[in-house]
Amino acid sequence: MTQPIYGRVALIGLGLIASSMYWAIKRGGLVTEVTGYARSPETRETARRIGLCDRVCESAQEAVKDADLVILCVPVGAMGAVARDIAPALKSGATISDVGSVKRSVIDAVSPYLPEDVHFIPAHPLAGTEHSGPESGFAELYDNRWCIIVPATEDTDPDAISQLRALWEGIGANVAEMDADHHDLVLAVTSHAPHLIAYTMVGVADDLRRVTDSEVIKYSAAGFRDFTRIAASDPTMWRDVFLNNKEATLEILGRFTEELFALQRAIRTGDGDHLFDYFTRTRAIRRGIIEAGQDTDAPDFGRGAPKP
Ligand SMILES: NC(=O)c1ccc[n+]([C@@H]2O[C@H](COP(=O)([O-])OP(=O)(O)OC[C@H]3O[C@@H](n4cnc5c(N)ncnc54)[C@H](O)[C@@H]3O)[C@@H](O)[C@H]2O)c1
Ligand SMILES: O=C(O)C(=O)C[C@]1(C(=O)O)C=C[C@@H](O)C=C1
Repeated sequence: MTQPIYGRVALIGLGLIASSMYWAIKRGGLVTEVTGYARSPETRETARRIGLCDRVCESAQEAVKDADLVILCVPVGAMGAVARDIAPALKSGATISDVGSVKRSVIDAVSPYLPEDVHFIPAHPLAGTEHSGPESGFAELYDNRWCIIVPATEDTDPDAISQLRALWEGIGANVAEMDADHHDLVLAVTSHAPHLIAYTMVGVADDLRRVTDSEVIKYSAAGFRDFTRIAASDPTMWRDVFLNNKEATLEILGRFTEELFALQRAIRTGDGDHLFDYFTRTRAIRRGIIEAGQDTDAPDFGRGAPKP
């Protein structure tokens, strides 16, 4: 058996992301012992029942005691309060990380509470589903997905970064490093604004439900169904994402609105060339993603019928 990457790892918050990490850590035999803590007694009870974590603790401080790595897996808006709670119990030399969808505000909220003798190395796995809670996780969630590591300071210990990188690679992810502000802008484009658009589209359909006698639901086409999946994501998590990535999200939504007005105008004035050129450009982006092998879920369209 290969050497474990960490001795003890503590997961604080036992939802989709933490539980998927735990199952992947067990699959790879990456850690000697994983402790866990969740705020609600029901979640701790469920975790014990399904064997999530080697030991489920009654307090966050008990879970992080002697841990070599602590990962905060709570909504972005709760990170600071959790850091304040666990700070006095952290082991000297430990690494503190998180999985939050926003990075700058987490760094600002957590850093002030951490003692000087720990390494703070935030991270963000770019994988998820619309489900949440301790029973929603599965070991394969991170396979072949990106995990972005965002060291809190430029002088973060390179050995501590390599160790965290090795854990995420063992979990199945491809790892990249990024600066926090750049991360937040990129994610505003690729994840945060698209979620807000999906929430809005499903809200509009719901407003129209009475007018269309529920037909939007009955005849929902694939595009709208994808929107409803995304719009079913956890309200607490997404409220916190938008409140904590305000500037970047507003910047992207501003650009989105400008483009939407241009397309609206093209429809009104019958400017088919504008629409055609625009859709040609966006189609090329989708094809580029598939050619780069970055959409593992994409069906093998356009390559002829399956061979008998
Ligand atoms: N779901 C996704 O698609 C996804 C993907 C990548 C990263 N993330 C990030 O991962 C983190 C966890 O998301 P998740 O999907 O696992 O959520 P989840 O709702 O499944 O689990 C969150 C856990 O945090 C606990 N919690 C909530 N508020 C708390 C508080 N104030 N103090 C202590 N514990 C609290 C909950 O009880 C639960 O155990 C979030 O920061 C989210 O932004 C989510
Ligand atoms: O597949 C989904 O359900 C997701 O929305 C996952 C998703 C995303 O791709 O936008 C959502 C939030 C994250 O922080 C990372 C991943």
